[in-house]
This record gives sequence, structure tokens and C-alpha cells, in this order.
Amino acid sequence: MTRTPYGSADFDTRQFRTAMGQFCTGVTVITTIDDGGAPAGFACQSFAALSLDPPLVLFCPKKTSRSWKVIEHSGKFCVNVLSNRQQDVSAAFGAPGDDKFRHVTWDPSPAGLPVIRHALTWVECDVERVTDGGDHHIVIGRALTLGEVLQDKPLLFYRGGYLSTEHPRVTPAQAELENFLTWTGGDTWL
Ligand SMILES: Cc1cc2nc3c(=O)[nH]c(=O)nc-3n(C[C@H](O)[C@H](O)[C@H](O)COP(=O)(O)OP(=O)(O)OC[C@H]3O[C@@H](n4cnc5c(N)ncnc54)[C@H](O)[C@@H]3O)c2cc1C
Ligand SMILES: NC(=O)c1ccc[n+]([C@@H]2O[C@H](COP(=O)([O-])OP(=O)(O)OC[C@H]3O[C@@H](n4cnc5c(N)ncnc54)[C@H](O)[C@@H]3O)[C@@H](O)[C@H]2O)c1
Repeated sequence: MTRTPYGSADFDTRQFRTAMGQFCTGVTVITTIDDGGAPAGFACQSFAALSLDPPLVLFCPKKTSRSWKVIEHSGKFCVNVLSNRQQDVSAAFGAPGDDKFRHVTWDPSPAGLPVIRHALTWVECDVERVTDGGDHHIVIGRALTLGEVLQDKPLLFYRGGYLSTEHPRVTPAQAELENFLTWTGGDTWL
């Protein structure tokens, strides 16, 4: 196995992606609608809940993203949180294409934005602020409407692929106990 030397500042883009890929995330599809009523959207893992009061979220689209241009113009977007049955949806929205909605069923949110059928939940937002993030924008949105929550498992993205979520849910206390019982790093921490 090739490893980037620990502490090396001499890394390339592939090594950076490999490192960032160790951070497991969920997958969303961020959607909007254009002036003519045509839907737009893209797969997005750089999504986070940002603030409770006020209720803010953030996501980071590439500056070249065509979906972002439509969101910027409409001023609103809908975050669809994908379930583990929706790998095909993630794949369709994660690649350039002019008709990403061809194979998905969607319903309009209160503001008319695409809510993808069978998503775990959705949140409709207004664009509040946009700041610079290198070759991406950092988009902060104010949550306006929340969708219902489905009892299903999330789609996870890890090391550039999808991860099964079939394992039973482990609570933080169980994980701590498991770590304690399987710790092999000596007892210097005691
Ligand atoms: C699990 C997952 C998570 C992802 N997370 C993110 C994320 O957090 N942020 C992010 O920005 N992306 C993310 N992506 C990638 C993103 O979903 C894809 O790049 C997607 O195609 C973007 O769609 P778009 O509509 O924004 O851009 P698109 O319009 O599909 O364009 C994507 C790129 O292709 C170029 N392009 C498009 N059409 C043409 C054409 N006809 N001719 C030449 N060039 C063209 C564009 O200039 C742009 O650089 C993720 C993908 C996956 C699978
Ligand atoms: N934030 C993003 O823009 C982002 C995130 C994930 C995947 N993608 C794109 O989706 C496609 C599939 O990805 P993959 O299977 O090759 O996985 P990958 O091995 O490229 O992804 C590993 C990790 O690298 C980071 N990453 C990858 N591309 C990035 C980008 N353009 N900007 C910022 N961070 C990025 C993400 O943290 C990702 O989890 C690729 O074209 C990739 O660029 C983009």
C-alpha cells in the first residue's frame, strides 16, 4: 500500500482527494427550478447544518456548476437527503447531463422546487449569503420548510464509493466500550 508520508506538505490533488475521502458523509441532491419551470440539480456531499437560531444550512457547489447558476438566479434551493436505495439517483445527479430528472419522480415543494420521491427528508431554503471557497462557492441558506422524515437508512459516500448501511446502529456509548475492549495501543493513556 502506498502511503503519503506522515506530515508531508508535498501532496498532489489525488492524494488530497484520497485523504478527504476518508471522511464519510451522507449524499444530498440540491435542486431548484428555472424561470421556465425546468428542474435543475446536482449530487452534493458538501452539505451541513450550520446554525439552529437562525436555522441555516450550507453547501459548496463548484464554481463551474450549471445547477448553481440556476440556483443563484432563482435564489432558492431544496436539499434532498438520499436514502441507501437511491445510489442510482446519486449517480444520475453526480454526472454532467442535460436531463438528470428523466429517471426520477419528484413532487413540487411549497415553493415549487423538486422534492425527490423516497428521499429521507428535504429542506427548502432561501439563499442567504455566498462566500468564496477556492474553486467552489460556500452557499449559506435559510431553512424555510421541512419535509416529512422517512424511516429508511441513509446513503453514505466513503472513499469515492457508496457504503452499505446495513450494520446495526451503534450508539456512541457502545462504540466507546468497543474501542476500550479492542484497544491495542498500550496503556500509556491510563
Ligand atoms: C456523491 C457525490 C457527491 C458530490 N458532491 C459534490 C459537492 O459537494 N460539490 C460539487 O460541486 N460537486 C459534487 N459532486 C459532483 C457533482 O454532482 C457533479 O459534478 C455534477 O455533474 C454537477 O452538476 P451541475 O449541474 O452542478 O454541473 P454540470 O452542468 O453537470 O457540470 C459539471 C461539469 O461539467 C462541465 N460541463 C457540463 N456540461 C458540459 C458540456 N456540455 N460540455 C462541456 N462541459 C460541460 C461543467 O463546466 C462542469 O465543470 C458530487 C458527486 C457525487 C457523486
Ligand atoms: N466537493 C465536490 O465538489 C465533490 C465531492 C465528491 C465528489 N465529487 C466529484 O464526484 C465525482 C466522483 O468522485 P470520485 O468517485 O472520483 O471520488 P473521489 O475519490 O474524487 O472523492 C474523494 C473525496 O475527495 C473530495 N473531492 C473529490 N472531488 C472534489 C472536488 N472537485 N472538490 C472538492 N472536493 C472533492 C471529496 O471530499 C470526496 O469525498 C468526481 O468527479 C468528483 O470530483 C465532487
